[in-house]
Amino acid sequence: MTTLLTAVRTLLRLAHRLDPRRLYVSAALLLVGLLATPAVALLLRAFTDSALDGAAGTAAWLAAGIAAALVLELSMGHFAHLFYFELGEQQETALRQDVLDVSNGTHGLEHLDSPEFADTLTLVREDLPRTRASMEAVLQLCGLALQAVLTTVILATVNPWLALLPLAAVPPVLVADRAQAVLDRAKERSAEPTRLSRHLLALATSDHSVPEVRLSGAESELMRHQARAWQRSTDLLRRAALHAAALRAGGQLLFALAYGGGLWLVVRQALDGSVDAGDVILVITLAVQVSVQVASALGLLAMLQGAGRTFERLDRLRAWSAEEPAPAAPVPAPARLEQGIRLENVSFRYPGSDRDVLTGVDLTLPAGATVALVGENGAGKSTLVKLLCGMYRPTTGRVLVDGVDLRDLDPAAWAARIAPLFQDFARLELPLRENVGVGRLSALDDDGALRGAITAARADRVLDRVPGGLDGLLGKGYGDGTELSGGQWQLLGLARCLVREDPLLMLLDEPASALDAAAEHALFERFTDAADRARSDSGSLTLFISHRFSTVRSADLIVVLEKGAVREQGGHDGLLAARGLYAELFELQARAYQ
Ligand SMILES: Nc1ncnc2c1ncn2[C@@H]1O[C@H](COP(=O)(O)OP(=O)(O)OP(=O)(O)O)[C@@H](O)[C@H]1O
Repeated sequence: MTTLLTAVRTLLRLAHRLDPRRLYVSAALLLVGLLATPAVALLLRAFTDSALDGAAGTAAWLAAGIAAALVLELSMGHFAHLFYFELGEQQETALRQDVLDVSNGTHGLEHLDSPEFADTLTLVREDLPRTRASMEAVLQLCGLALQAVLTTVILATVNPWLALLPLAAVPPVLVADRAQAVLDRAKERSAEPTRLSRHLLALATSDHSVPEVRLSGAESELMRHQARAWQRSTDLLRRAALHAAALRAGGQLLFALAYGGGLWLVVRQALDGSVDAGDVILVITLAVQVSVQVASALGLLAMLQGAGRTFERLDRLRAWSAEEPAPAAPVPAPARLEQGIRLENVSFRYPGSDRDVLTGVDLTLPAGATVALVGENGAGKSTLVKLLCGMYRPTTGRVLVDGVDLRDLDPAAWAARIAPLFQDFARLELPLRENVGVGRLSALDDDGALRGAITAARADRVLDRVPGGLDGLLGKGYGDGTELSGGQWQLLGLARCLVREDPLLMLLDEPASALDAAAEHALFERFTDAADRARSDSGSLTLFISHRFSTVRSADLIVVLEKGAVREQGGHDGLLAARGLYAELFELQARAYQ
């Protein structure tokens, strides 16, 4: 019942906030239409009595009244539908925005690491379109409740026992509530296998993974795995649907017995002459109406309970993302980096994990320096970068930007001053302009700035290849766009990074992984130009991760991470002379090249 109330409260509040005029007009139209229904029954009784009394004129007027009431019932419902249909669409759009906000609206990523968050998000996304008709359901239910009161009063005038007939609708309603709870539990349990099955299907069909899957011959195994996950999910849902159907049928049987009893009562009264034919017609008409009303109320209640569950899940998602609070009095990002970034005793553990990925990291990254992060796979390099971006907060310790704790900096302002190129860079299947422009939204229509960034990234040849230039579509997924190679996509990622204005932190997380040796050399040259400019403009700090020591050696400061801790740091020559891990890794790679 609380779920139902949540649905009604949320929908009415939302409708009132979005478009109060539409809400009231549709409610008024619906009300007039719904009141016409019992009026038909009353007019029918009067019509029958007049016809049997031989009052032809009165009967004709009453017949016209019945026709008018029927027209009113149908047309008012139709007009009301036009209003609340649009209201439902507005509500769905607002709720979609909420879903976007809870999944991407915060700067942090911690909530996205939770499988429970992912399951809940999947359920909300799937069920959201169904909430579109829920506003209509709220109004219809209110109308039905009003009709039920009127019907009860009218039935009681014929026989007080008949007033119990609408009450017989209570057991089916209660049972339907229980049936819905059974369905909801099954849905929650099936969310994880459903997600797994979709992921496996995507692996077997998406152009990124298909070549590897085909060549390894894993396709059939993958599909078997996918079928098992899907079967698990559908078994859960099918069993719950059967259980719910049995419960609902039981509830409706109770109502059918009460319905039969009511009719038997009035027919007996007619036989002993205590009521007339008009009363029998009235009761039969109302009883039919009550049964139709109960059936539609059950459908509407199920819909509203579904919507209520979706709203409750949305609230849970909101609570998750609110666990990453924005600072109460955010400090603006500095105009210029004066000292640099300092990590003080930073340890970090991913949410839901039982081991630290970074432990006791103490590090000073001076303003204006070029810093290289090196270490074996899994040493914690990318994690450290995510911490610097403010996407995760240290489990213990602090990250200070010019002495200000990153927790206190305005997250959006800090993000705007980071120019990042990640190893899993985005392939945005959008026009080239937007591909680069999302790096600085204010430059979306600034052809000069976009072309400048493309040239700085040495991606001119990509621009020349794309029919339509800046406005040409990239990728084949959503139209006949130009498909790019991995390296070309990455160059556009670099252009996206270089179009940023006044960065304080330039990040390259294995930027050269998709590039050939010449392109890597060119990329670093271009990047260094941009980094030099940013350094003199705003004291920008450049941090890059690379496994290629030919690139690493030029950095002012090299930080060697091992198992989440800083093992060594210093310049190339000093580290070589120290004969530690860096020297070992450097010489190993140099020998491999020789
Ligand atoms: N979202 C996550 N949840 C839990 N553990 C994670 C997550 N992301 C990374 N890890 C773990 O954190 C550790 C460090 O990962 P990270 O990506 O920082 O390493 P890396 O040094 O950048 O590795 P590589 O050179 O392979 O990119 C790894 O053991 C990894 O399994």
